[in-house]
Amino acid sequence: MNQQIQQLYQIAQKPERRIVGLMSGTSLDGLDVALCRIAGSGPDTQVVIEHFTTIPYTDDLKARIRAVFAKRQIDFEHLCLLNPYLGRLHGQLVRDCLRSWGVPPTEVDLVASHGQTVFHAPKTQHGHPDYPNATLQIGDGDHVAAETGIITLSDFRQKHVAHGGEGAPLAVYGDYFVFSQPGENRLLLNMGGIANFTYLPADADPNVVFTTDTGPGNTLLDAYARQFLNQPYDADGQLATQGQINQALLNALKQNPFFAAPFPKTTGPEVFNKAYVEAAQTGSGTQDLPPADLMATLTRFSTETIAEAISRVLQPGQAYAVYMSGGGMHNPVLTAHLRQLLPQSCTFGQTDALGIAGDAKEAMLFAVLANEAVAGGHTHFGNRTGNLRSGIPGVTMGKVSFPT
Ligand SMILES: Nc1ncnc2c1ncn2[C@@H]1O[C@H](COP(=O)(O)OP(=O)(O)OP(=O)(O)O)[C@@H](O)[C@H]1O
Ligand SMILES: CC(=O)N[C@H]1[C@@H]2OC[C@@H](O2)[C@@H](O)[C@@H]1O[C@H](C)C(=O)O
Repeated sequence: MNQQIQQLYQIAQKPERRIVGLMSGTSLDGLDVALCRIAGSGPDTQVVIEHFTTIPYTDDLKARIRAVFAKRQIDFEHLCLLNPYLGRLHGQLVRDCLRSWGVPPTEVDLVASHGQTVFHAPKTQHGHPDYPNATLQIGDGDHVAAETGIITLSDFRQKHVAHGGEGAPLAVYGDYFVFSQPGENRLLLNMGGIANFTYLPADADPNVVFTTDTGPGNTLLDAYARQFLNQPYDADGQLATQGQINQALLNALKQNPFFAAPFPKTTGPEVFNKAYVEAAQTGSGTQDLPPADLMATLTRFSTETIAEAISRVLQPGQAYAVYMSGGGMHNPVLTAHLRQLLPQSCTFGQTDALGIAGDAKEAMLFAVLANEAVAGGHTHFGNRTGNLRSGIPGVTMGKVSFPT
């Protein structure tokens, strides 16, 4: 037997595994690195985050990714070069992190690497009847494995697509195993570039739990912060606070069939980008809005669409605990709108209160998915969870890359 298969077999049998989860999201702010200790699998999964950091991307790296990011026309050679480049870079960054944490790579069982989404195209969005749902992540896992010397799982989304899903959101799997709490209706709200939430009902019914994207989180705010402030984001919503919400523009922004579509659904910056905002401005005659008003309106747009999506699952007479994660939870204007828009039956906190730092939650998710792929197999709980084709006993997400 190949020794590396033997090694993987042994890792699968361990009572607990040390897994580095990597996430590079739609905000392109940096690489999230979470060293997780994971015991058990499926509903018995127990996670402790031993170390977490976000390694900021340099302006040069952001520009290299933006050259192909969410664009319909790109330089294909550049995409080809970026695939191994990012894989190698992510591997080097993992090595640097482990060194700074004093953890030898030999003491880490697996790396779980999301890679960088460069294009997301669910059928509802691309509209080509003869093509399936599609999504593309780069930063090839073989390069991560070769750089780190650690068995790496990557490219988690393709199996979901292969079984009829949109390849996202995958958060449902991790959230259900890690955060379900019988007796409490929980809403796990992640506000990254794109916002999504997982509904975890108090009876933990696997047929009811699901995750869905709601639309933009920070992606539009960041795009205009770069333009108006020459900053990566509108820190603490300072510009938004100075502006007035423009109702005509807000109404125009909300005119997209995505918002009325049934759950679960996914989207990305391929749809919600500056061209989308400009079209809404033209349609509503608000092209000359001052920057602060535009930022205030876009912030409200994100929060209204999040709150309206969440409201669809709220039942009268029930209490709900909303646990926030992702960079948007640090924006006080976003969180103030949410508190105002959602009913009093909702209480608000961060996943930090559940033992998982909100900034680390998505990186942890991929560590949990890798754990499940190697040692579990419980990633099936009802057909609602991701529009997977019915009758599938479970899907194992992630491809294995051996270091040599
Ligand atoms: N203090 C702050 N004030 C305002 N916004 C903030 C603050 N801190 C973080 N953010 C926002 O959070 C973003 C980063 O969020 P995060 O890392 O969760 O996104 P991501 O993982 O890249 O996105 P996605 O989940 O869509 O893939 C920043 O780009 C910024 O918009
Ligand atoms: C295609 C893709 O990369 N989607 C991301 C993105 O970022 C947030 C939202 O859009 C979510 O659908 C997804 O990531 C999380 C981790 C998920 O799959 O649950």
